Amino acid sequence: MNLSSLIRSFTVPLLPPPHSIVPSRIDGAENGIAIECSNLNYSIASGQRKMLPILRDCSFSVPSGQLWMLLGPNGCGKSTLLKILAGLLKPTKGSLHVKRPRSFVFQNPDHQVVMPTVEADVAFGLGKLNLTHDEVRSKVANALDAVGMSEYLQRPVQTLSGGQKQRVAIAGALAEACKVLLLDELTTFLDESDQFGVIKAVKNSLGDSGEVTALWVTHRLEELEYADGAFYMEDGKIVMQGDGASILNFIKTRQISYIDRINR
Ligand SMILES: Nc1ncnc2c1ncn2[C@@H]1O[C@H](COP(=O)(O)OP(=O)(O)OP(=O)(O)O)[C@@H](O)[C@H]1O
Repeated sequence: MNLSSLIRSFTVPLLPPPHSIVPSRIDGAENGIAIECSNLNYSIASGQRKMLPILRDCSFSVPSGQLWMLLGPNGCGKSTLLKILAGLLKPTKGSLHVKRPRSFVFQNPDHQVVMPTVEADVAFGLGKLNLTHDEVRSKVANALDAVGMSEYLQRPVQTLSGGQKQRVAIAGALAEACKVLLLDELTTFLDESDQFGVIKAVKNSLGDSGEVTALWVTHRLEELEYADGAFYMEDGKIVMQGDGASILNFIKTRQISYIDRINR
């Protein structure tokens, strides 16, 4: 199950409809670009009528069909940026375009994989689509196949590992024809085998169609080799973007202490 389904099913919308979040469209955003932001700012009130800037003039784009990663020290604003892209927070200033539907997957899968079985969880968001039983089964089967979980169809979700639950959450998004996956530190608490299971599932979900795009927040530098591109943030700003190797090199030369901290 993905966050959008949960919000739609159990709560009233937390924010105005997506089209009202962004007053202006970015020209050309549909031309092979899945995510595009221009001078995005986000500040919070910090008492005494002061505003505390969290994001400062973030501008970037992610091409359709690619896996991009977002890295940076604790507290630099990665999750905040992802939540804005998901429509969970409203930017203070700037404009953005994100292809729809989009799904946000949490670090802790227990927050969104909540139905009794894998099949029920992946099918949850399809309930609103007026599909036949066979259509639902087919969409669930295809989504589970994409994340390598076909044989887990009838499994109770509480018997899954953390990484398997992440893959079920991603399958829920894919079943709903999600175009953009926003993935927030999925692998932080996973062991190596679950970590690479989830990365492989995301890469496989992107496939060759160019239809699905993923933005992946991570602290684990070894994951950069799977990225088509990456951004590095500091203090609310995007200070570098490039391919995985150049970002890795940049981090190494920029912040030896950062490497020490996240690899300890
Ligand atoms: N509602 C809030 N009130 C006060 N400060 C906030 C709020 N939300 C975020 N912040 C602050 O904004 C900054 C960015 O937070 P964010 O969670 O986006 O960072 P992050 O890069 O994802 O960090 P981490 O890697 O530790 O998850 C942090 O300093 C955080 O304390």
